[in-house]
Amino acid sequence: MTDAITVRNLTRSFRTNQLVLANDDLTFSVARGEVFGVLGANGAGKTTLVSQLLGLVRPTSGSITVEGVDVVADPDGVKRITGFLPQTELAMRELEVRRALHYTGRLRGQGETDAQRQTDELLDELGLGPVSGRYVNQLSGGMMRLVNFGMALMGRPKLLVLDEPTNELDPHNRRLVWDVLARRSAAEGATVVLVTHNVLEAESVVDRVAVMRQGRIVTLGSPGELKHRLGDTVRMDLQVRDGGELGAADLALLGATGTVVPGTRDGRYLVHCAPARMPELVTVVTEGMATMGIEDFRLSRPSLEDVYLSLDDEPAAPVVSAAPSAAKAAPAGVASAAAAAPAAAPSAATVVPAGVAVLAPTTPVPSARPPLRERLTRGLTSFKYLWLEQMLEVRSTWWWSLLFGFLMPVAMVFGLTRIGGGLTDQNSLLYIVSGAAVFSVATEGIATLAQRVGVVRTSGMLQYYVSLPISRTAFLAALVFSRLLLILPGLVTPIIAARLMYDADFVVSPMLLVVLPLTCLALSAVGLAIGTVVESMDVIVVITNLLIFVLLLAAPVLIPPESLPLPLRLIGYLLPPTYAAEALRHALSGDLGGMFLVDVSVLLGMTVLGLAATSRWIRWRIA
Ligand SMILES: Nc1ncnc2c1ncn2[C@@H]1O[C@H](COP(=O)(O)OP(=O)(O)OP(=O)(O)O)[C@@H](O)[C@H]1O
Repeated sequence: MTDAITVRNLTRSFRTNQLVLANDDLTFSVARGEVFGVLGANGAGKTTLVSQLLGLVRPTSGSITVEGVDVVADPDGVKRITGFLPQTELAMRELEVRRALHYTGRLRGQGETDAQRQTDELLDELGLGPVSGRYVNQLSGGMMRLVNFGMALMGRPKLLVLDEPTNELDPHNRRLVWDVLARRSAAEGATVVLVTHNVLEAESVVDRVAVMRQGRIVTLGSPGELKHRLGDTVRMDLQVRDGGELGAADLALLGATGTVVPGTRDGRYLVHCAPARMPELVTVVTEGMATMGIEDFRLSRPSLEDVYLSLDDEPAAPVVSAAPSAAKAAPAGVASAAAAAPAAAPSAATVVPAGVAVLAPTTPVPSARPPLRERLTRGLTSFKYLWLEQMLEVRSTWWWSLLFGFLMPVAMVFGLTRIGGGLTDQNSLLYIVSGAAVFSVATEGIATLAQRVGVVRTSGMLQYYVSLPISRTAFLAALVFSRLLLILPGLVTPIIAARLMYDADFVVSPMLLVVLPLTCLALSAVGLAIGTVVESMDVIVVITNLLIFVLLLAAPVLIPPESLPLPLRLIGYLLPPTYAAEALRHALSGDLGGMFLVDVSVLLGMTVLGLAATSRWIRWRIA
């Protein structure tokens, strides 16, 4: 089988306030090693199409097979063979360039030696050697895009899905990207799906192109075939002197020889005419213009852009197509004519333009799930590299977090014992110690985690993580456990501070080893839930800060619960920190009775419910 991608009757609708048909009955195939362009205006359905190819969005109906993997049945299977460059921000921005490439390779399942080797190769191939030690987010926009392109190549994926890969790149680096893609498709047989708005550029690199409109593919074929559809015409680009506008008389003169379209910039016009009328057109332009002088003009054959613009006048009729019969052997950019199969018989119910072949039936092959052992190893590797990424991302704020983690609890122990009478005894100190600890855990566990999840989700980074072959559990665990290190100072400092300042001798129960992780996890579950379900970052910040405020006021942490009015006590008892504080108090004083068990059970229940619900809420794929 030479088809890398087979799409049949693919439909995806979204129901918001009205039903939007983002992809409408798409059927086409892409050959292995082919560079396949997807063009179309904003909202045409390109992103929805590639999201479905990547298993990120579930089709409403239809089937997709990528390299034998049935994407609808096994969306994770396709992630193991795909490299994705989204339009949105990528993760790993706060790592060094070398690390960003290396970690991506490891997350894609490469072994250590292979990941190191390919990182070195790519640094060399993309000319990134001089910046290999710099943070990705400190590079220029174009260099960052080049690094992101390199990340998509890590793991030598069989399928590359690239959304506007040359955005922000200078001409030299654009050429570099196209050359690298040509090598990958020709030498390694990688299939490339390229989404772009740059029609002229696409013309020089793609083997075939699909033009989308209103969710449908309105035309599909090699650039040569599509241009042939415009007929045997000549194109003239005109530049009017001083960017002026042509008068009605001049437009009529030009219009008599062909069709005139205003260009995208002031003073530019485009004329299409039959070759026989070309001399007449040249005479009009050089001698006959009535009002304005012509600064410059250029004659050429029609481009893919002309095809694209001409489609605006046509109804959005669907196209059914198969891949060219054989994968191409030459690099992209020189192979477009060779790669295109001649037209075959159109399918019965649809309009099929010239140069488009009909779908050859293929059967989706359901892919096998990797064995448990391999999945476990992958899970642990993913966890390790995601955790490292998270830890390294807090490098810039690391010292502030540590300082805050130490100072806040010390201030509470030192200051609060002096507020009001009767708080200096050992019992009150115990409340304060646990309160300070719970406060630290709540700050990192709820506020920072919720905000971190919110940033990952709203910036589009989540889409990138989801496109990697990593498990949801490894991703969530890395997020949660990366906060633990930052929580530790806040847990340990109050106990040390109380001992040093007041010579308080705590009986630290071994059950603390159960209570502390549970407290952290229960609060993390709250943080994850807030970050996942609340849409706006501003609202996340307000909610988390309010929650911490309420915790301090309402939870019977700093004040014995019996001294609080009943409503506040009730609110307090709805919050995990309340149970955490009670359990901590019991554990610190060695009083491990029935109440301790109740507190620990509630914490456990909250943890399990919170993490399970959150892992469902985090949209790994849009259902
Ligand atoms: N999650 C969603 N919910 C509702 N509507 C959506 C969703 N995703 C896409 N759409 C709608 O589907 C249509 C196609 O959107 P899509 O993002 O696929 O277009 P596009 O061709 O990629 O556009 P652009 O070039 O602007 O990125 C649009 O009308 C869009 O509003």
